[in-house]
Amino acid sequence: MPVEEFVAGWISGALGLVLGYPFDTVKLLGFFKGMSFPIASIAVVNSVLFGIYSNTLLALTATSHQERRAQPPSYAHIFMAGCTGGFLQAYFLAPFDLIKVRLQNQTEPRAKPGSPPPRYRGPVHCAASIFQEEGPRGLFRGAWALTLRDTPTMGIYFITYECLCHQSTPEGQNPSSATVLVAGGFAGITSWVTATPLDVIKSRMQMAGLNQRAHRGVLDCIVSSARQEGLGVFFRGLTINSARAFPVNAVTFLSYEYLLHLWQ
Ligand SMILES: CN(C)C(=N)NCCC[C@H](N)C(=O)O
Repeated sequence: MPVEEFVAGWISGALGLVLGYPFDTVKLLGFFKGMSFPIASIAVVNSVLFGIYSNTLLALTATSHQERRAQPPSYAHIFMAGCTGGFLQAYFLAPFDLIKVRLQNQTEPRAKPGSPPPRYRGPVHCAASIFQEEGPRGLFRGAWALTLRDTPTMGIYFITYECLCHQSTPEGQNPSSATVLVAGGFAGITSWVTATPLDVIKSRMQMAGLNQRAHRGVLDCIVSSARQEGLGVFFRGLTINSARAFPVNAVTFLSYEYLLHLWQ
């Protein structure tokens, strides 16, 4: 199994993350006080995504990353490889994402004067507390909703990227850096636009262990959220997700392509 894609995915994920830092700081306040935890987590997840995507394409089409410009894979294969990468990365992402959501949701009470101290002191304390209070399976709370969110949207992510690159690049040539930046940026936006409704549901399921508002499952959470708050609830965070997605994914794809080009 070629490993360059995993390494390039790790580095490009870390670079994208650094660029997305101001947006994540707005969204998460305390979470990104230190960069080591997000780099160790999100970059690993990106490495799984890109590594599995590329190796699945290799298995489906018998072409390596370099050969794919001359022999482009079909969109069905790209979609299947993207979905496979999304499905597997969701399980790596689940515990890190849970910690992020729990920390994010405790920032509001902290802002009010006289409010009790935050429940979690940081990512490690948060992970240990969830493990103690909710058991090892508690760390995977919301993983199913995360899988539903990421499996199809990662297919959309890679299809958008490859389609835009293909359309703006002469046959058999490598896309220019400008094309990679724009295609990567739009891939990020389309994936986040389609992911946002399930992102909302996923976050609610992840909070369920804490606020005693148990949901019977993903469907129950979708129905009760829509009933209580209307359909608009599924688009919460859409603007900030999209604004963050363009620069983060433009840089992620540019650095990923650059590194693979360098190592080939
Ligand atoms: C849930 N969705 C839509 C995605 N994860 N999309 C792929 C983008 C990944 C990138 N690290 C980012 O955070 O934007």
